[in-house]
Amino acid sequence: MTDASRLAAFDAVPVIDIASAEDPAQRPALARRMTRAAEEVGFIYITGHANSPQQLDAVFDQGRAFFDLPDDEKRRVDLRKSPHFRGYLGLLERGNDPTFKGNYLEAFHVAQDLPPDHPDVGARMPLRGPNLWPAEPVGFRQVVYSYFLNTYGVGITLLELFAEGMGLPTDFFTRHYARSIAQLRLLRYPQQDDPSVELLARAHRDTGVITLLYQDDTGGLEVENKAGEWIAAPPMRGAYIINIGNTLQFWSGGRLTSTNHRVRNRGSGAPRYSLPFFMTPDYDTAVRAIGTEGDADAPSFHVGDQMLRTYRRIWPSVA
Ligand SMILES: O=C(O)CCC(=O)C(=O)O
Ligand SMILES: [Fe+2]
Repeated sequence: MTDASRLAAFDAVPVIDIASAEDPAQRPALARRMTRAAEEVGFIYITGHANSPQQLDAVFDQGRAFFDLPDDEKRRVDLRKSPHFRGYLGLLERGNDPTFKGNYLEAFHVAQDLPPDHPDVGARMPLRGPNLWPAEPVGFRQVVYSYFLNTYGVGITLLELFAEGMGLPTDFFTRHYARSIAQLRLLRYPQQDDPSVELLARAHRDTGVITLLYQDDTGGLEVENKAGEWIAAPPMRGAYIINIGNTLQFWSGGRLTSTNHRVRNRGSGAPRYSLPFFMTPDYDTAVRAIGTEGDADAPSFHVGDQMLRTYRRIWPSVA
């Protein structure tokens, strides 16, 4: 972790309407606001994007219908059948790290869906390949994949705005998204009525560049400010809540902040559904802190190697 010195003692997550990204006269001010929020809070509610609340709700409906299927149906698209970590992950299932305890949730993973004759598949590029789609529920593939593509589009806009807001070329980050390994996870946390279970997701910072989250109306997401206080980030219908991950904090030279967050168990009497989308760049991206590009001795890391290592550590995979 680099020093997250711009983090502020905020008392709420800011809300920013990005519709003015389309207006050249208003775009610079929007980019500066976005960047400032990413520095001081690291979390932002995003409104004014192209997805309607109905489209977003439809993804939850499909997710609910899928997770409600009998286990043997879900196992037809088991993560262990995909060399690219696509498909269904059951409760507490985990990878090759014996110290990792697993997470008490079910997940379904989607990434860019490449046909078998795509050159990246032929070249056996890691993490590039086809999704696993269940035959049921009807409409799942279409609804979930449109959500994947739309959210990816919003992610591109956000990365352009952050670049512009930092005085960098618009495509400073997005030039590394020609064959992105971005990933959508549909999550279901089972209903937890035991009040001694305080957290559904333990405190963590995200590994990646940016995460675009859509959460159902259960609530419980909390974000840690500079003073160590946990600030609620309640659901806002139709709005994404996005956050900066460790990779972008490093890439931005520590300027943008990867903020600690967790999900509290609110004992809502229902399972919790959420849709984190991880806006990961190309497998072969070598990330260096801004301003150190010409310095061969400056620290850098390989995005794909890091992701593959992490995935193998936490998720089961083919053999
Ligand atoms: O489920 C949520 O709302 C948060 C999930 C999260 O923080 C993550 O997947 O990184
Ligand atoms: Fe997270």
